[in-house]
Amino acid sequence: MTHPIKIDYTLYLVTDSTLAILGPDRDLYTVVEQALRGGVTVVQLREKTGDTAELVAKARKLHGITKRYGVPLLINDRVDVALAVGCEGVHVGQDDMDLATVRKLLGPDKIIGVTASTVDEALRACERGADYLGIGTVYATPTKTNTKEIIGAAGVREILTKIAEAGHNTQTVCIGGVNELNVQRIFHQCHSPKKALDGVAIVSAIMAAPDPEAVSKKLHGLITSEPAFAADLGGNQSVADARSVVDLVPSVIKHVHETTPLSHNMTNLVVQNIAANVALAVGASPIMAGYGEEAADLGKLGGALVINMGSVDPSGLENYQKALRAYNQQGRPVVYDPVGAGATAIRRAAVGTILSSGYLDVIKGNEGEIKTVFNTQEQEEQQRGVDSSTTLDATQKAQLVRALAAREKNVVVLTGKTDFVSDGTRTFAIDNGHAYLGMVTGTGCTLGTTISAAIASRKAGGGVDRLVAVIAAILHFEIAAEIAAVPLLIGLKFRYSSNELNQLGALPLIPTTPSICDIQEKFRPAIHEFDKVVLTARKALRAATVLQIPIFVTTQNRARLGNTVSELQPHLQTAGSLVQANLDKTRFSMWIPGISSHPQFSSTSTDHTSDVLIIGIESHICVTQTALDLLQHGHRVYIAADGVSSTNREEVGIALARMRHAGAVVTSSESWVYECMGDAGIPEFKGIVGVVKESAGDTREALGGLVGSKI
Ligand SMILES: Nc1ncnc2c1ncn2[C@@H]1O[C@H](COP(=O)(O)OP(=O)(O)OP(=O)(O)O)[C@@H](O)[C@H]1O
Ligand SMILES: Cc1ncsc1CCO
Repeated sequence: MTHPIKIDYTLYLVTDSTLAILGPDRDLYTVVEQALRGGVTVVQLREKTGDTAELVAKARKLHGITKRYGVPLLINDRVDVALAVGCEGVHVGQDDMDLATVRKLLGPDKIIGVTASTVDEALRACERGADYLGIGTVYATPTKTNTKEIIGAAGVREILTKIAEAGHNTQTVCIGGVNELNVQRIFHQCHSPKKALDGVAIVSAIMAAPDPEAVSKKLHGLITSEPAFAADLGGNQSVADARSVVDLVPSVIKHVHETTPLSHNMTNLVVQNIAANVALAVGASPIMAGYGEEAADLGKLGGALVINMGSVDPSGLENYQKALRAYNQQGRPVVYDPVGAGATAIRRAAVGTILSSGYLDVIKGNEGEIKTVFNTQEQEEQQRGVDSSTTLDATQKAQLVRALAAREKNVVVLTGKTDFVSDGTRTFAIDNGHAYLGMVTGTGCTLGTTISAAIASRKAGGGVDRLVAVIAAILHFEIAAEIAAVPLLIGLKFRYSSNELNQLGALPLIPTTPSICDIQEKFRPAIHEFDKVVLTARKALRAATVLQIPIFVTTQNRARLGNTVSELQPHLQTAGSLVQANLDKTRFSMWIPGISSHPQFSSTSTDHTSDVLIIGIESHICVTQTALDLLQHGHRVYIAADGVSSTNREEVGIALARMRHAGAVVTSSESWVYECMGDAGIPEFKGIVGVVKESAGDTREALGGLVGSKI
């Protein structure tokens, strides 16, 4: 049965005249009247003590007040009192009188509300004709500490969904721990697509308030306005397929650099410094500020907050809560990193505290952390399948992030070799990153900082949605790690050239440039296995031509020692403009003007290091000095062991050992050719295989002649 008059349940006051709540100096009537002036829309008289006559008198007096405001008065539990007073209805608990009897006693026009903390209780109450449900307890309160009944926002949402699915249009309020700090979030997170809450029931936040009128006014305003944090959640580019998401990534990364958003980090002792540097590297402006009171000002600067509880302590937790509220009030995004969430009882409790203190736009953690967050505040039903295994498979991880994101109405990231990210609807797996990331502490934390930069810089209104921003941050971070992983992880490369940005997501292999060092006529008779060096150089030139890799050539004192040998000349001609320099020199090293200033190597014109393969002579003089110069200027050097030699063969092994010690990679020409290709699927593959096949005899000869003894 539905009550004929639609009641406004927006702000439902439940009285409490105990000393602890009402206080010694105030009386119930004054406080209720102040609350009514502030905008309370329903009043329930809840008195647990006192005899019937006393209660009737109280109710009658209160009814006189509520009538003046045109607001219904309901009596908790006591049908007899409601009948005696003639007020608008009752609210009954599950243990109280049976609903059919209550209806019979009150008649069809009175309001009957029922408490429900499970789906079954709610369905039963709806079927039996309740006018509204009081769903809860949402959060623990000093008066309600029975944790069995604490169902969280997720429990409320489930009840709303199930009663809507069963076809009931019974009105609903939620109750338990609602106050001005959490009311908007509770509304937002309790909202089921099938049915919204009609209001919230509030006890101590009004009854114990120094100014009940002001608090009621504020609460009413908060309930009836759009929460700041919910603005622009979706963006207008909600894309669902991976390719389209990846296409948006470069613009997100660029936009961070263009807008330098504030990344406010409340983070652990371990990563303060590197997280600040990572924020700078991705283009954000970091501030490492743990004092919660500062967040009111910092939250106004258009940035995002990272709450990383890696070094949690009691004062830290209070500071996180303050900052979280400040950012929520400003509608600025918050990234939560529940570091070590499951490690201690303190941390598990801290997760609960943070989840119930505010709205978190992104929750990012490793598997254990995300599992713990999911299990916090959740009911037995949802725990099944997560607790049963220690390590989840990919499907379970995807389900976990999706379920948590759906529950919290936010974006959830679960990191690991493969990362899983979801907004509750769209779920993606990201396979980028490098195993080194798992071996260095704080990489998860600095990923959190990177995410904060990306979501902070989202353009209001027309920008990409949060999920895309988060994915962009993950790809930025992880591809940076992939690129940096070869030399040293700490050199994370965050600044991409625009060409690289456009290719993010499908990064090409950067091919190794061959340099041909001084393979000249006059050396022919003197150098150990000279003709083998020539064979390898020829193969390298042909391969570079097919792969369109730039080539650098030098001669040493050409007038005296002759030009580059005639066997190589036709190949240099075929290579044409790929030969970027063919210079004569007196310096032993090839690092001479014209090469050192070439865009391939000059740090002012390109921000990436070059990979260079050296072939030529003499291994212990010009080749060594070239290698050392290139290494010193930050380039990666490869030496073809089947392509370098000296007058005395014993020099070669010594030179290779020295260059390797200095950081060069000693390899073979064939290995280099295949590394340049990377993938047999490239269009050039066929041409290269032709070169390799035709040079098979040369390769064997060069390896036999030059390498046999020296590696
Ligand atoms: N084996 C791996 N291969 C590729 N990427 C990895 C690997 N292990 C971790 N990562 C990446 O490292 C980053 C951090 O993830 P991880 O799961 O190690 O975080 P975490 O345990 O929270 O780190 P921390 O607590 O040290 O900050 C993510 O970007 C993740 O994708
Ligand atoms: C090692 C460590 N201890 C607390 S936080 C942290 C950084 C990685 O999460």
